[in-house]
Amino acid sequence: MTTHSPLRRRGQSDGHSRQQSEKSQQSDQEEKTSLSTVSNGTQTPEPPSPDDDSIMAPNLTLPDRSGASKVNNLQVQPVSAIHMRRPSVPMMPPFMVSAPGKVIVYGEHAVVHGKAAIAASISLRSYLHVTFLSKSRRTVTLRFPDISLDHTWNIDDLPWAAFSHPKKKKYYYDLVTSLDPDLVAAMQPFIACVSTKLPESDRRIHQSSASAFLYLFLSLGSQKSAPCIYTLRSTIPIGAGLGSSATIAVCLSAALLLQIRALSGPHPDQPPQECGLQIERINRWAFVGEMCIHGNPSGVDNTVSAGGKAVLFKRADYNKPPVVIPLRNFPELPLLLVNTRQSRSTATEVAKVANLKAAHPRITENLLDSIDHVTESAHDLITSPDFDPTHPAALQHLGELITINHGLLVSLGVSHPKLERIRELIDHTGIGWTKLTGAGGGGCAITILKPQPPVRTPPSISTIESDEDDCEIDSAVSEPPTTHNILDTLEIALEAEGFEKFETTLAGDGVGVLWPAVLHNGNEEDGGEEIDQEKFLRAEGNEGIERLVGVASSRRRIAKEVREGWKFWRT
Ligand SMILES: Nc1ncnc2c1ncn2[C@@H]1O[C@H](COP(=O)(O)OP(=O)(O)OP(=O)(O)O)[C@@H](O)[C@H]1O
Ligand SMILES: C[C@@](O)(CCO)CC(=O)[O-]
Repeated sequence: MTTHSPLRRRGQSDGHSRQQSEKSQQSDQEEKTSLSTVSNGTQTPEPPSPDDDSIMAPNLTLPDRSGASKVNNLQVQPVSAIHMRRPSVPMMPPFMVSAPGKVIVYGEHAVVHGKAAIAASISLRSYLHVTFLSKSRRTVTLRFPDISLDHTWNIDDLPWAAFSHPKKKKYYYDLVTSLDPDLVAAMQPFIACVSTKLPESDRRIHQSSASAFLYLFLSLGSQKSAPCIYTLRSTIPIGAGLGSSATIAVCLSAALLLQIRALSGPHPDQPPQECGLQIERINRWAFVGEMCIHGNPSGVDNTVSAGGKAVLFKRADYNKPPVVIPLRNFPELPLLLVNTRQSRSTATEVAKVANLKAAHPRITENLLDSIDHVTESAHDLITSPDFDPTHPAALQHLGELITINHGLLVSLGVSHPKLERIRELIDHTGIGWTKLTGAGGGGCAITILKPQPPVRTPPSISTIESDEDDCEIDSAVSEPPTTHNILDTLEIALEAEGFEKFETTLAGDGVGVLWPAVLHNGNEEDGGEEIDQEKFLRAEGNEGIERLVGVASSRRRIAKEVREGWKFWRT
């Protein structure tokens, strides 16, 4: 925990209690309790006290009649209002959490049916900013600008009675493996009123994100929950197979668990086992959020997003936690990631496979088993003692498995003409092995790149027509091409057809915490730069988000160096 909180400049002590009563003369004691949430505490703290809603945020949004002005549709408190505040009123700083997207290297869809999958986190991430409001507000707001969702609920109106009923109540440590239909029904009126004026397809996106939030908020919080604004921005394309929904679920779960003090750390000297416990706790509730967004998830996406790195994942019995084997020596595979920009819903693609299985049980089961064998073969190779990812034979083996896995996914009916086109463009260059990743039906393709430039001269990409027979080799290319210039040419061809290439590194950190939302970027006043909601919303595009709050250090010399301030549970 930093000792340079901007709050100190505003007359607050070092701790960041989320529940310092205006009246309380015992704030020191409270602060110590609260600190254990994110510092050295190893025990789960006491539940919040009834005074929990007495939280003041640094950037209050006040009603217009107070003289507040509007910036970007946000109400900004005038300086006079800050000065009018009683100096003894404690303020709670905003904080942030972040979670990475993922690629499934082998085993998507089969993993929903109890087979194994291998997946790794990527450097694209979602960022959730939590701003505390004055206790008098009694509202909770979701501000998800990526999907233009902005919705506010009155905390007191929410169906707390249903969620806290003794027969229904779930606690932060519970394993919840299915959504409770009664609770979903109780929540429904509060979801149905979200973005009612939008067309059906957009409304569905808004309502699924809102339901993930509300189910977690109602399960983990209480009517005393602090009024807050939850602002989320992501650098992950939505519905592209990179686990965007899981990152939302992980961020919400982590933020809400931190708020009820059900997590300890993260801090650098936290024992790995204890870190694992915190990740597990976040992951369990993230899975609940995932269920709200896409119905029947295997849990692989949220597991990788919460824990980071790379894993072998298998959930044979949905009533039990999954088997998760960390792949500590997961190779830094030379990977190309291409987005079709064809959005689709994971729920729909998962349902397609379920329908196929119902119509052709034996054939579908055989296809799923074959995918399982692919994953197993890759796992055996990667974990063998003499595995060398730079050895051409090893890459060849992993590459062939990629090709086989894609073929099986095509047979399951979850590819898309645009994915096939990407594969065709890449196959013609001979630079690697390509498959769809994630749910398919659009979304992204991954290519494992070959170590050496191909010996044959590649075609000029412009001559590759959709029909293979029309493909011509451009003999004008006389110099032997390097992988580098083939990739450049390929990128141009992909862009010309509306596809998008991503740079990413694999197997980085999982969920991260920035508490308070202060970063030491080197160019700020003493104590760090406070990231308030307006700044976060104003950051332009993915680059702006990365520059302002990105977990990757801007001066990083090694791929996974993280920015000072962000903390992670590392196992
Ligand atoms: N940046 C975001 N802001 C708000 N909601 C988001 C965001 N990203 C994803 N979501 C939610 O997640 C849903 C997309 O989830 P879906 O599972 O279909 O795709 P994905 O997670 O990107 O892909 P896959 O599951 O194949 O990896 C959206 O409809 C939306 O509800
Ligand atoms: C298609 C699928 O296997 C992967 C989505 O990223 C669904 C899941 O595992 O939940």
